[in-house]
Formats: sequence, structure tokens, C-alpha cells
Amino acid sequence: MKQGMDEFSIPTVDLSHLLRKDDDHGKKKAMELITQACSDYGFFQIMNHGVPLDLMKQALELSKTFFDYPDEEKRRSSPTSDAPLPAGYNRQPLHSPDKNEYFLVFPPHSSFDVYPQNPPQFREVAEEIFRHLSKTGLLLESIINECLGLRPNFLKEFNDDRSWDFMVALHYWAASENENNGITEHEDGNCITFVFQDEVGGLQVRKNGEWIPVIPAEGAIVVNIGDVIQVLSNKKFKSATHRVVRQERSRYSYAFFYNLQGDKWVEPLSEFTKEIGEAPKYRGFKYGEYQQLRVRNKSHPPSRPEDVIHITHYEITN
Ligand SMILES: O=C(O)CCC(=O)C(=O)O
Ligand SMILES: [Fe+2]
Repeated sequence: MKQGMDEFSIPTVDLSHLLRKDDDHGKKKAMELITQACSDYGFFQIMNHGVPLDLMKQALELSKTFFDYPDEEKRRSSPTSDAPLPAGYNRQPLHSPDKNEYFLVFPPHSSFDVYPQNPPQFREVAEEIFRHLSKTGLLLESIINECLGLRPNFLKEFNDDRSWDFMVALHYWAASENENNGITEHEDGNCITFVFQDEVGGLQVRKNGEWIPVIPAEGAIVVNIGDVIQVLSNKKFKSATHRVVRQERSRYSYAFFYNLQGDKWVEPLSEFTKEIGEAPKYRGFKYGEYQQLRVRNKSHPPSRPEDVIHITHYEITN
């Protein structure tokens, strides 16, 4: 896999250029590639990111073992009620257009987590990969900070509480004649999302108006910009539109959501508004309220698609 991009695939960034100290040229190229991708559509893939390949494979294997258990067994790890999101085993409500089952975890040692006993290594591996992805989140956040031209550590200091980060192991059942599967097109509400998937495929991202399949590549991690970065940057960087389309085979993936603490106030930064004479494209909001509205979309889907709440809810239209 070569660093770069072409029209029909998603750009790939080799992070080793950014981790080495003596590679100014490679770093500059990588930063340009990321800036372009985030300005146009909000996604790219990373390689040489430091998350061990074996661990990624093992995590996918273990979630497959778990999701293959009978329902009764899986439902023993069902959500606790007071978490900001339902931790543990869950599936999309029957009336949802999204068809999948998932297992949601918070950072290691969170009191919300409800890990199953089996498979025995599930917890250890999920916690280990969570720690790696959390570090990768910090790294990507600092890269995005620099690409946006913000003062060093601005995003790190703004987003200083890791307890709202979460990760989901996802399983999409094989589609059949009368049963669809997938996730309808959406943007993620958080700051930055990472996705890694098995070899089945189905993830697509919208680039210049076209749906581009993300071809599974061993060890690659897909990076999506989320709504928080889009709002802070006053839409300089775009929240990626993506979906998972119907597959005849069962599919497994992981999505890690580098998130934001719920009390944080999110609004376009003055660097992208006042200081450059641009009007804000969004009104400010408390992040936790937005996250709750999005949870409601899932648990009580509105009957009309136009009533689903996403970031346009806070958009200022003149
Ligand atoms: O399963 C995937 O590849 C993507 C999942 C996703 O987009 C999400 O959970 O928000
Ligand atoms: Fe998503």
C-alpha cells in the first residue's frame, strides 16, 4: 500500500513519516494529504500507526466467537442503565433501518462496562486495543490540530477527559432474500473515529458525491472526522459521510470513537470565524445534549427521516 491517493480509493497516510524525527519531506507530504482529505470529505486510512496487527486480528476473532453464541448467552452482558450510552451487548431496535448487533465498551476500568465471561480473553484484548486506539486518537488529534493551524495542544487541552471515549465491536448478519443488513448513511457525532474491518467489505464513504468502497486492507485503520471537528473548524474540515452496504456474508468490524466530555461547549472557534471575517455556520451547544439526541434517534427513530437529528440541527441558515 503506497502513501497517496487516486480518484477511486481513499487516501492512505503512512504515519511512520510523522513519527520519525528526520523526515521533514515525508511529514510535509503526509500533512498535506491529511489536510486535503479532511477539507474535501473527512476521511483517510492510516498505516504504520503502531496498533499491532496481531491484536487487531485477535480482537476481530474474539468478537466473532462472542457474536456466534446463542442470544441468551449474549444478553447476559446487557447494558447498565446509568451509562451515557448503553454499554455491553445490544442490537439495533427492530424498526431501525440499521441492521447489526454490537458490543460497546468504555475505557478500561470504567464502571459502566459489562464484559462477558466468555470468550475468556475478550476483555483483555478489547482493553488492550482500546489503550492503543486511545493513543492513536491523541496522535491524530495533534495532527489535526496542526493541519488546522491551531496553537499547539489546543485540541488536547479542550478535549482533556478521556472517559467519554467508547468502542464498539460490530457484527452485521449475512443479508438474505428478505433480510437486509448494514448502516444507513450518516456522519459520526464525535471528534475522530477509527474503523477496522474483516475481509468482507461493505464500508463506503462519500467522496466528491460518489460512494467509494473502503477495500479491506490488513492492518489499515480508517479515520473519519466527526461533527465536533466540523463545528469547531466552522466546516473547514468535513465530517465524513459513510455507510455500510448489504453483504451476503456475515461481517465483523470495530469502531473506536475518540469523543468529548458531555459538559463541553462546542461552537465554531474564533480562528475560523471572527478572526477571518467569516460568519459562524453553527450555533453553540453542549456536547452531551447532542449525544443524547443522537441516542434518541436510535432508540426512538422518528417516523419521518427528515426528523432524525444530526448536526444540521445546530446549523445557522441565513
Ligand atoms: O462497521 C463499520 O465499518 C462502520 C461503523 C460505523 O460507521 C459506526 O458505527 O458509526
Ligand atoms: Fe459511523
